[in-house]
Amino acid sequence: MSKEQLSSLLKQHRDQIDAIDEQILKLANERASHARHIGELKDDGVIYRPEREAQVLRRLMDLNAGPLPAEAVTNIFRSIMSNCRALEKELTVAFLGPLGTYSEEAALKQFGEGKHAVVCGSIDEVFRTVESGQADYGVVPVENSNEGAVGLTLDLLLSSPLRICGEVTIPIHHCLLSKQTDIQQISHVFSHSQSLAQCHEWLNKMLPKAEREPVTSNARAAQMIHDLIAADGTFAAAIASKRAAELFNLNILAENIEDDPKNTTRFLVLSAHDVAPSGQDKTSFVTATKNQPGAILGLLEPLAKHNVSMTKLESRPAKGGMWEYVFYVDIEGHVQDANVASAIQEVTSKASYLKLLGSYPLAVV
Ligand SMILES: O=C(O)C(=O)C[C@]1(C(=O)O)C=C[C@@H](O)C=C1
Repeated sequence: MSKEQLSSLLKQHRDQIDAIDEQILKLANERASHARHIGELKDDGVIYRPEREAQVLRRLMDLNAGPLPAEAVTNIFRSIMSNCRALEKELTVAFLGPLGTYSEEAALKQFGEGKHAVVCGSIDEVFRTVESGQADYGVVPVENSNEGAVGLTLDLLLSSPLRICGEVTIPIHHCLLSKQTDIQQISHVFSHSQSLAQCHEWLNKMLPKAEREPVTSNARAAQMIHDLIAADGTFAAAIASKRAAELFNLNILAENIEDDPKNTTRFLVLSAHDVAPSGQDKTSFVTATKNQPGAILGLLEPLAKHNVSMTKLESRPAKGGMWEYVFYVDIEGHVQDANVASAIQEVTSKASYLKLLGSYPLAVV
């Protein structure tokens, strides 16, 4: 093909893109006006409807004929919805900081850019900020596929009046970040101890002589090496996210350095409200029974009887009693589904304690 033919074809495609962008812009604004009208109709003041957002995303993933992959479709429409929602009301969302943590990434995935962020210093603070009404929603980590449950979050769920109104899963992809450009020069690697453990084999192979320095969070490690290098030129690197590289202006020396490529963290979204059914939901509750052999099996027997699938069972020592346990249970379905309601009613009648933590839409890609 000649140069002229190439540039004429390029122009034709770009003209098409310009025309399509005009339509997208017009339609996005039309969509936004409908959202604004819906906002005026919400007399309870609860603007964020996670069940509706999950339905919108699932429907579009079903309709998608490509070439865009499902994840691109959900990214685009999450952003559109987040901006439409912000016209109804700007939500305030609390999460564990500093900026650049995977918690921030989870908050971004669930709420998009159209929100006001409250960056908290601890998981307790996230709960307190939402409980006191200083934030509308909170995002907290609850389990990692390699490290297991986040005990502190489970303990706080037990005593908090907040409800779980959503879940977000984030694939954890670690990067090696530095002000340096030559990986061979790195003498110290800073990160959260869990992240150092998750990249243990990669570090043994690629940086066997580098000192591993645990700090309070990955984002803190990125921030530290940014400041440290500025001060004394140490050959330091941090293990953190791509977002941390952007925030702290660091070079990405290596990507996807985690030993397990399926490493995933699950986060919960907390609020003061219950969520309506979306059609594909999960219900979480915490329960306790007398400390007798087989007691937990008997307690959960109504789930099978009512055809309710259990997706998770996690035990935690109860505070105060030696060797007494509470059980965190996730089941499929919404508490408004007849079989789920009957099963929970029967479990409650057998249990010494049961607290519903919330029904919420299953995580969307
Ligand atoms: O359907 C609604 O309730 C809306 O407000 C619209 C919309 C959207 O943009 O689609 C925005 C915010 C809600 O969380 C859910 C959906």
